[in-house]
Amino acid sequence: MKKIAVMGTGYVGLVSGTCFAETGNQVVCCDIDETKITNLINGKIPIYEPGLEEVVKRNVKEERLTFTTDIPQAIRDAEIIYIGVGTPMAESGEADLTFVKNVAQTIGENLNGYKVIVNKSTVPVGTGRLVHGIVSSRSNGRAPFDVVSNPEFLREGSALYDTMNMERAVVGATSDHAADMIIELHKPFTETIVKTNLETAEMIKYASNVFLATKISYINDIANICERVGADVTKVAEGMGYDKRIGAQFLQAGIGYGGSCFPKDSKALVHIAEQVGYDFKLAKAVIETNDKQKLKVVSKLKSIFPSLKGKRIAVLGLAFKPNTDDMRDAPSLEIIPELVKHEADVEAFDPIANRAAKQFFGESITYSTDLYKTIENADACVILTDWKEIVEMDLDKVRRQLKMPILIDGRNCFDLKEAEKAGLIYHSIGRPVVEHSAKVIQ
Ligand SMILES: NC(=O)c1ccc[n+]([C@@H]2O[C@H](COP(=O)([O-])OP(=O)(O)OC[C@H]3O[C@@H](n4cnc5c(N)ncnc54)[C@H](O)[C@@H]3O)[C@@H](O)[C@H]2O)c1
Ligand SMILES: O=c1ccn([C@@H]2O[C@H](COP(=O)(O)OP(=O)(O)O[C@H]3O[C@H](CO)[C@@H](O)[C@H](O)[C@H]3O)[C@@H](O)[C@H]2O)c(=O)[nH]1
Repeated sequence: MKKIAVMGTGYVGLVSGTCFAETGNQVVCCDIDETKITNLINGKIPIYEPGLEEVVKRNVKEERLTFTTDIPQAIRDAEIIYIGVGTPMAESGEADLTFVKNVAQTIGENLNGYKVIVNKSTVPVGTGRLVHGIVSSRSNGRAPFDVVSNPEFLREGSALYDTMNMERAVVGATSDHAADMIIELHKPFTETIVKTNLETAEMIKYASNVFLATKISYINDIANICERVGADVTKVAEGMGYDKRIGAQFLQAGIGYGGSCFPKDSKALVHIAEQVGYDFKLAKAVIETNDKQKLKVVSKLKSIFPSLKGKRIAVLGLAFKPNTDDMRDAPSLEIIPELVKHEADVEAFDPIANRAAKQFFGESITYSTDLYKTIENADACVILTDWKEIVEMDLDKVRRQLKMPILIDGRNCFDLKEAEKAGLIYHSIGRPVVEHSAKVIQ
């Protein structure tokens, strides 16, 4: 059992802290956001993450998990301090390290004995050394400490499962002793440990995320070519995916990647490369493809309707992916303002993210959690997120609800034959258009 303090109660800090408690450690999760901590103390989970609430409550009840804004005290009491604060994108594209530096200062000021300081936030190569320097200067040699880089690979929407069943843990440390402590901590989660130095561990995180983003932009480029040559990208991806060297995952063509990580991390890696005089052209192309891909559903709509003015468009899904209410860099943030700019009348459906989305779209659109009501009487329906409810919707019913039988699917949720059978005009990404014989467009 270790005494652990976790800085930051976002997706990473809260989930990691909870999982460390679940595996028998004594954990205090800390945040500077008083509302978040008050809510957590009162049993309210600030993020939507399947299964998390139950595990948090159990660990609180069994007195392994607590929450506080008293960060100095939490630091003084801990043997291991995890940093899981945000590293948002600055104007220049680089990662903003303000929150990480602030935490490092507070740790230095409160260092009262040997501690292992572990960074879990996604940070540019060299940040571990920077944290070491800040803690050193603020603690004035009061006590020894080590710094470890232990990047996080969880996905939102399955964060708890991903942590409890991680495919690997990466541990880069300034001493073998510290590395061994963190490796021991991860034994309940995985047997696969990559032990390395700080810089390599930091690089593994960016290299992994940008590789996955590259797979997505690659298949989206292939999809765009498929549309021009009459091929079906879903079959192309299937045919590619059986090759173990390629792998079937992350070859789902659509409106591109969003979320709090891929967009910012791909830009950060381009910036890291620039700093050392390397022009990372491949990553730049990945970003460019993704930026263009988001608006494909709008151009498909515009190819059908001479004008979108006054057209009632049902938008299905606002979050950047299913099972989350996270709106950070969601494709909907680009697509909906474009529809509104063209004076379309947008009614949106999302089972979870409406409240979070309202902060961005305000009253410019209407919101619903009733799928078929959203579609009722719409001139067209556009899918932006592959929520289970959407993937499983009854296309015959969709056809009956719509004013015009037009479905633009940005996530390739349906079989072409199924859409044809339902009598829909069905546009998806990188696949032939399913036409409808009757003339319905006015
Ligand atoms: N969200 C993900 O799926 C994911 C996955 C892997 C890695 N990451 C990386 O992990 C980091 C955290 O991401 P997130 O999504 O959890 O962020 P988040 O924005 O959801 O949460 C960060 C939390 O840190 C708190 N905070 C800021 N300064 C603080 C301080 N000085 N002391 C204590 N708390 C402080 C904020 O109030 C906030 O609650 C980022 O670097 C991100 O790139 C995120
Ligand atoms: O074949 C695919 C797979 C994903 N996506 C999109 O890519 C984005 C990201 O999806 P996903 O990776 O599932 O979600 P995140 O929660 O952002 O997780 C990524 O980013 C995290 C933060 O760094 C990492 O920890 C995870 O390993 C990494 O998968 C979403 O918009 C998806 O719709 C596609 O378009 N096609």
